[in-house]
Amino acid sequence: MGFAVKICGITRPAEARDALAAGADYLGLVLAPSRRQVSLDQAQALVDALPGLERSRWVAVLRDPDASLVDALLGALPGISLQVHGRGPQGWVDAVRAGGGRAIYSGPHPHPGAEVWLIDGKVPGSGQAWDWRRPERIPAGQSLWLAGGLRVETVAAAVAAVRPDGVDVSTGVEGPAGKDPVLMAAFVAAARAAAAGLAKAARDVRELGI
Ligand SMILES: O=C(O)c1ccccc1NCC(=O)[C@H](O)[C@H](O)COP(=O)(O)O
Repeated sequence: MGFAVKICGITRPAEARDALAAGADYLGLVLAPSRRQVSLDQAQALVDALPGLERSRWVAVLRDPDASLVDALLGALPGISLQVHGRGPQGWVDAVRAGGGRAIYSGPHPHPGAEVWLIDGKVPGSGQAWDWRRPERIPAGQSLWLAGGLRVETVAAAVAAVRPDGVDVSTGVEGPAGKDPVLMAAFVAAARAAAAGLAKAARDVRELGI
């Protein structure tokens, strides 16, 4: 896949449909404690409301989950992707990948075997920007996604600074009534334009042999 955009904190089917119409690749369901928290039953109802959507494009967001939660989720929603903050139970990466989902890990260091390393601010989902920087070492085969206080106005600069393979946003695309369709569309367009600009610049440099 090319540059990935995840919109996190989906709580209603209309938000999910608007996020997809805006061009998002992944939709996050926060099962961790949060003002956007959904229960496993609510997550299942949201997934069921969009039957045509490939299951791995849904991302269940967990913090320090135990094995019983991971088992329950993968049992109820086989093929879903998991995003783990903190510590996951032993074998969670293999369990997700065996079902066809993506294993996304968020922490200060990458997680062995995960497909995506998500670098985020200190308080996930808070909308607080941080000093966006590219890590010195990214494990071979892992994609780097960036999150933390991204907004329509700042995502291009953040992408230029970090050169990630994807971005993840929640607060920056919310209005008073939840996820805002106009903000989501503008965010996805700005993120993709920034990523395409970087890719073109890299191609130009290669062609010029610099
Ligand atoms: O979104 C939450 O409320 C949340 C709570 C607990 C753990 C993770 C959470 N979100 C993870 C995400 O993927 C968010 O999109 C990411 O932290 C960016 O959030 P924001 O800074 O609000 O754009």
